[in-house]
Amino acid sequence: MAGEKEHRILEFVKQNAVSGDPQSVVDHIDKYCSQKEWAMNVGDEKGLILDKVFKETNPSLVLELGTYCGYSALRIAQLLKPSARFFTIEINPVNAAVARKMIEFAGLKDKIEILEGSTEHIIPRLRTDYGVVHVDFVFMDHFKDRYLVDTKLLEDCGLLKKGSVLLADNVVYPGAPDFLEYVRTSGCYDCTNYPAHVEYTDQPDALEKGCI
Ligand SMILES: C[S@@+](CC[C@H](N)C(=O)[O-])C[C@H]1O[C@@H](n2cnc3c(N)ncnc32)[C@H](O)[C@@H]1O
Ligand SMILES: [Mg+2]
Repeated sequence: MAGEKEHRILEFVKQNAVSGDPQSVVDHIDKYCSQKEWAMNVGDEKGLILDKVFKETNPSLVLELGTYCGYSALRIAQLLKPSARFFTIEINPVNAAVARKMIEFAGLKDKIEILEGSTEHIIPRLRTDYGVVHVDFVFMDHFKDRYLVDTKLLEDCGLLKKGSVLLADNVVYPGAPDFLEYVRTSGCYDCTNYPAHVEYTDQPDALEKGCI
């Protein structure tokens, strides 16, 4: 059944983590996924890179593409400044429902707005339907063949401005070569690569930061 593993992760968190303590929820997701069943959270090692780049950017408007169970959203929400807004887009309704419960259990429901649907449909509505003028920080972690199209969509919708940061996961594995080539050669982005490993494994991977 779709979502079985995701429900098992949620159940493990509810049984073992401290309700209202987001760090405890994050730690227990890592514990379950490193010891019991692998899952596609950004994970503890790359999560520290996400935290570092996020803190350096200190964004006011944050967008995540690909919520899954809410793991990276919980990392991000803990670092948000009080006035910041944070939207995360998830296409799979089962994953979105698990993320909602995970975030509610962690006590961060008021800091994270989950938008259910595809990035293709939601990004063009961010300004009209959600009052977003510019996005300061985008964590890109959805389907890898969408990284480049959604980067261009964000540009075409006028949502990026000078200083906006794109941070893309999995640029080595599974890889997003068209996205990497674009951000590194278009002349619009200053790029930094952060080598690491695929979550909960020894397989090489990396995050790429592109600052416009
Ligand atoms: C790798 S997981 C996200 C992991 C999450 N960022 C974390 O670290 O906890 C990718 C998620 O993106 C979602 N997704 C894939 N393509 C999408 C799209 N075009 N629009 C919205 N969500 C998408 C998938 O359903 C999946 O839940
Ligand atoms: Mg990823």
